[in-house]
Formats: sequence, structure tokens, C-alpha cells
Amino acid sequence: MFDKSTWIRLPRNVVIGHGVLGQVGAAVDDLYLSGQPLLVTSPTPERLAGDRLRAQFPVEPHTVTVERASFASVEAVAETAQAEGTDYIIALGGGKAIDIAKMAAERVDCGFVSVPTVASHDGIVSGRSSIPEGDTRHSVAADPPLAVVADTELLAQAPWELTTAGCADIISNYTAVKDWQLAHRLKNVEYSEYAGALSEMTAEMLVDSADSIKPGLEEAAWIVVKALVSSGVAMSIAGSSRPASGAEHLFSHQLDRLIPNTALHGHQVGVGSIMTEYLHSGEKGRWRNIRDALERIDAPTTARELGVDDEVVIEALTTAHTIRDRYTILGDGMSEDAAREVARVTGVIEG
Ligand SMILES: NC(=O)C1=CN([C@@H]2O[C@H](COP(=O)(O)OP(=O)(O)OC[C@H]3O[C@@H](n4cnc5c(N)ncnc54)[C@H](OP(=O)(O)O)[C@@H]3O)[C@@H](O)[C@H]2O)C=CC1
Ligand SMILES: O=C(CO)COP(=O)(O)O
Ligand SMILES: [Zn+2]
Repeated sequence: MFDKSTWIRLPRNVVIGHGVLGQVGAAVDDLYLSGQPLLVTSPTPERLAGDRLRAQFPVEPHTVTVERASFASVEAVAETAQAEGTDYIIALGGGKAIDIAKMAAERVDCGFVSVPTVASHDGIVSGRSSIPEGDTRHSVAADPPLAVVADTELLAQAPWELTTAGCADIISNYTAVKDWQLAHRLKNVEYSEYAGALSEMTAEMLVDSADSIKPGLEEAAWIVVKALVSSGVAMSIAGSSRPASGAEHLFSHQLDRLIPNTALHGHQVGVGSIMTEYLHSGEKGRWRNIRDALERIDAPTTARELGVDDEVVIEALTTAHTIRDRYTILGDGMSEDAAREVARVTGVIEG
């Protein structure tokens, strides 16, 4: 008997382009959302775009400005939403505001709309939140946004390194998919050909467009945000972050535990991807292509460029497999010698 079934949750409206910040009200209206909105933002996006956004709604949105991502912030937003009779949530900002809004919307069971102001990683469009807690980080499933409104004019003005981090998060899809396929072969983890192919193709198209990904070019924001949407869709099809998160992400999550707030998520996973590609395919594999692609878009390729000590890289590599129950090329852990070898051969560390 055929007894498979699946739910694929996707954003209904994806609006990308120059000046589309002015279309958030229309995108919300088109979703038949009405009543009291709650705007969740962080200080810089509030300053840059808060008033322009609030002016578009017939009912003045209440606003919560969050300083940092934490479960306490999620609770505070959820409590405000309940107290103020919120009907839907709009997130304006980077991963911090969007992840908090996504989880709070899940908590109070209302829809949310994502208005990214940085193209820093694919969490801005996905159905996952990543929230730090103590010395660990929780990757939590949540409903994806009902709509994403990405204004390329605004995104192009954001700090360049946040855009290169978004690019590197996409480039890491190459190794994430390899890890997923490996887990499928060795551990019978369910694999989606559609999600895997979409994720790989997204990375391929971004790398093919690398010459247009330059600071000050609005087209760069356009290319990157479309790739982030596409990667988010791959995760929604898969029903997990597997298409976009493998061993390179475990390495990055471990760096976040060891040395919080040192480098950007996308930059860490990019460097991780160089090394895990080497682990998958060896010296003659495509690790140089990944390194060169990162270099072309100005993303870090070494520990030094990340601002991370060589020994921390070794510690992160040898302990990353313990982060979560996700089988990858790291298997049940790398020995210190093997970690040192891969980091040295790929030029990530000098020693
Ligand atoms: N859901 C997921 O899959 C993932 C989620 N994450 C999470 O996302 C967060 C990190 O995301 P990230 O986007 O880097 O972080 P932030 O939301 O903190 O944004 C990064 C920085 O950019 C500033 N900023 C935002 N918009 C603009 C703009 N248009 N121009 C200038 N500066 C701007 C912010 O300022 P200010 O703080 O003043 O507002 C902040 O300093 C973390 O909480 C992490 O856990 C990371 C990876 C994946
Ligand atoms: O960052 C992500 C995808 O790019 C999400 O991955 P995690 O599920 O590992 O948090
Ligand atoms: Zn990522």
C-alpha cells in the first residue's frame, strides 16, 4: 500500500525588488490578514525603515525592538502579542528579528511576514529558527513566513560582509547536500531528490553569477536574496534544514559555542564547507572550487580571516559531531591529527 504523505509549507507571496518596502501593506492585504499587526524589529532596521513600514497599515502596528536573539526575547514578544491582541506579526530586520518573530508567531499561533533588511543567511525565508541558549544553539522548526518582502535598495545598503555571508551560506549547500546523501546511503535518512537538486542548483547559479556580486551593486542583493528564497524553499520541501545544513553547519554551530559573536554564520559555514568538501572528495575533489568561489565573493577562506584561532578550528572540527543527531561526513568524530591535516591541506590553518 502507498502510504506516504507530506506537508510542504511555503510563503505565498514573495516580493523582491527596488523599493518594494512600500508594498508590504499590499502584500499583507493580499493574504487576507487584517486586524492588529505587531512589528518585531531591531535597532538599525527600526531606524532605517520602521516609520515607512508602519505608515502602510490602516491599524497602527505596535512595535517591539529586540536587542538580541534569545528565548527570553521570544517570550517577551509572545507576551506582548497576547497582551496587545495581535492578529499577525511582521518582522523587519536580519536573522535576529526574523527568528524571534517566527518563533513568537508559532507560540501565539498567528501568521507572520518577513521583511529582511540584510541578506545574511537563508533563515530569513525559511521555516526554521536558530536561537542561542547558554553554550548551545537550538534549531527549531516553525512555520515559514506567509510572505517575504525583500527591498533590494535597502539590502544593497547593508554592510557588505552581511551579503557575502549570505552568499557563503548558499555556497555551503554543496556540502550540505553531500552530507544528506551520505546519511541517506549509510543511515537510511529520508532524502528528497527535488530538495537536493534545488539546493545544489541554487548554489550553482549563485557561483555562476559571482562576477555581479560586488559591493554597491543592487543586482548583487537581487541575486543573493533570490538564492536565499530558493534555499528556503528547498528546506520547506525537505521539511528539514538538511538541504542547506550539513557538517559545515555543525562546525559553525560549534564555533558559536566556543567563541560566540566572533564571525558571521555564513562566513563560518563557508570555511567549514572547504574542509568538509575535502573530507568528502579528497585532494582531487572540488574543495578548491568552493574556496575560489568564496574568494570571488569576498568571503573568508581561512581561520585568520574569520578572526578565529587555529586551535579553535581544530577543537570545533573534532567536537562538531556532538552538536546534534545529524549524520554527516564527520561520522562519530574526527581525530585531532585528521582535523589538523584537513585544516592545513586546505589552507584554513597555517600550522
Ligand atoms: N533561522 C536560521 O536558519 C538561522 C538563524 N540565524 C540567526 O540569525 C541571527 C544572525 O542573523 P543576522 O542577520 O546576521 O543578524 P542581525 O539581525 O543581528 O543583523 C546583523 C546586523 O545588521 C544590522 N542591520 C540590520 N539591517 C541593516 C541594514 N539594512 N543596514 C545596516 N545594518 C543593518 C543589525 O543591527 P541592529 O542589531 O542594530 O539592529 C545587526 O547589527 C542570529 O540570531 C542567528 O542565531 C543564523 C543562521 C541561520
Ligand atoms: O543555517 C541554516 C541553513 O543555512 C539552518 O541550519 P540549522 O538547522 O543547522 O540551524
Ligand atoms: Zn546556514
